[in-house]
This record gives sequence, C-alpha cells and structure tokens, in this order.
Amino acid sequence: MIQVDNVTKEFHGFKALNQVSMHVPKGAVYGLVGPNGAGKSTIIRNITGIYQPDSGSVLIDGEPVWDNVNAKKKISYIPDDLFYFLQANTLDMKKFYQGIYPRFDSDLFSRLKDFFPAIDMKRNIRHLSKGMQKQVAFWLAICSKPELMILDEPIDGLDPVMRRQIWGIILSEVAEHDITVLISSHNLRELEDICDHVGIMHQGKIMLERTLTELQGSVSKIQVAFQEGMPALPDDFEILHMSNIGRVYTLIVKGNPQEAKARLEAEHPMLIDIIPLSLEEIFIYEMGGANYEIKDILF
Ligand SMILES: Nc1ncnc2c1ncn2[C@@H]1O[C@H](COP(=O)(O)OP(=O)(O)OP(=O)(O)O)[C@@H](O)[C@H]1O
Repeated sequence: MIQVDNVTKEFHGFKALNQVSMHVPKGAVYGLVGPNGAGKSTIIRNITGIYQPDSGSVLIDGEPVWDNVNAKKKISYIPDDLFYFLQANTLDMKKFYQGIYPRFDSDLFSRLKDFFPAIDMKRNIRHLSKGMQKQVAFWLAICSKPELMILDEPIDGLDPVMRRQIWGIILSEVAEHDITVLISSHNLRELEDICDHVGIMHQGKIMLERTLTELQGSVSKIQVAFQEGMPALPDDFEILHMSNIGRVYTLIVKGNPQEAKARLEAEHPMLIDIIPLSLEEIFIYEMGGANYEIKDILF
C-alpha cells in the first residue's frame, strides 16, 4: 500500500531523511518507532504528500502521492499537531470532510456519536480540551472511510478508556474493510498490542523493518545457570547484553531463540529458560547495537 524508495529530504543542508526505503503492505498495521528526531514525522509528511522528497519516490497503491489528489483521497491523516478552522465546530468539520472524502459515511458518524459522549458537536472545536480535539480527529478520520490511515503520535492526550475504544474501532475497520494503518508512536507497549509490522528509524534511515513475529524471533532473552560459572561461548554467538545475579545469567542474544537455547544446552546448564522480549526491550537492544546512547537504561 505504501512503497517508499530511497527518499532523501534536507532542511537547510541537514539530511532529515537519508535514502529512506520502507514498505507497508495492504492490510498491515505498521508501527513506526524511533528516538526523538529520527525522522518519523518527516517521512510521514512525505508519505501524505505534504512534502515533496528531494530525491526518491513515494507510491500509494502504486501511484505517486505528490500533487496527486486521487492518491490523497485514499488517506486520512491525524498529525501530531491537529488543525481545525478557527470558528469550526464538529458539524462544520464533518461537512468539510464530506466535501473532500467521497466515501465519507454519515450513518457511521451518527452511529459513533455514542462513542464520543463528551463531544458537544456544536461547540467550537478549539474550545474543547486537547484530548477531546483528538477524539474529534479520530471520529472524522474513521468516518472518512480511508484505505490508508496515518497516525502521528495519535494517542497523546487520550484517556485509557478512550484509547482502547478507538483502537477497537480502528482494528475492526482493518479486519472488516482491509484498511492499512501506519502509526508513529513512542508507546511501544500499546503498539505491541495492535501492530503486525514494525519499522525502526534512526538518524534519518529505516534501520530495521520486520513483521512483529519476525522481530520477536530474531532476538531473545535467555536465563541460564551453570555449575561452574559461564563457559566460554563461540565467537559467533552474538550477545547484545549479559548480566548476572550469582550463577544465574541473563543473556540477550541475537538470532533464533530456539537455536540459541540449543547451543547453550550443549554446555549442560543447570537451568535454562527463554523469556519473551517485549517490543520495548527489542527496541532498546537494537538501538544499543546502533550505538544509540542507552547505556544507562540497560539492565
Ligand atoms: N521543517 C523543518 N526545518 C528544519 N529541520 C526540520 C524540519 N522538520 C524536521 N526537521 C529536523 O529533522 C529531524 C527529524 O525530525 P522529525 O520531526 O521528523 O523527527 P521525529 O522522529 O518525528 O521526532 P519526535 O519523535 O521527536 O517527534 C530533526 O532533527 C528535526 O530538527
């Protein structure tokens, strides 16, 4: 659904994006993660056709998005900083969206009213709280019936109940209408529950792009204890991090968890256990490998 090839974008000689390539398959829920300043919002602005890449290409469903209304009609986008017209209330914005999105679903808009009971549709949106303004953004974005939903830091300011409710609606749209979702977020805990693909950005590049299952199968946490302390391990056994309490060692190892376990078992440990890594831990260790300054948060 999204094909980004070798996109570079400079601001005053600074390369915010440096040959970025990424691929978001149709029907995927793709989590874009990365440290502050990695280039997430900038690549999203290239994907939504707000910025024109200096070089490289961005295709939406096979079509270039830049200056292409047809491609843009397929996208609904919730930016980091929301925009509403000065005097507009929710009903005014709904009318505006209906004019832009040919598939806007007014019945769905009415049905979803119960999900957003705090929103007074006749009140100036700019007078609503930050979280309520976000709710309106989701309400309009969902009813636009996009083929592609792009969310930049979408859940900031939303309370936990509202977050669950909104993810529920979006995931049912994914399941029923095969929409594609690209989400940039620092909330890895939440992304882990909803994403099936992950891209990690660092210094203007996509340093890793995998399905969540592949990612979780590419690095493992193994607890192991040996009678005589840790034996020498082969050079190609790629340990990202090792710590110990007494004889129990915790290893973060690159590669297939079962293969790593089998290799350690050959050394006859007293105990050995694979512990699943969370997306947050994988992110931290992968970024550590990329020399991101994370030394103080390793444990
Ligand atoms: N309009 C601009 N003019 C100049 N520099 C910019 C502009 N937009 C982004 N940058 C720079 O490009 C880099 C990437 O910024 P971007 O906002 O894409 O990062 P991000 O990954 O979204 O960060 P965060 O997680 O903090 O939101 C940063 O160094 C930023 O200062």
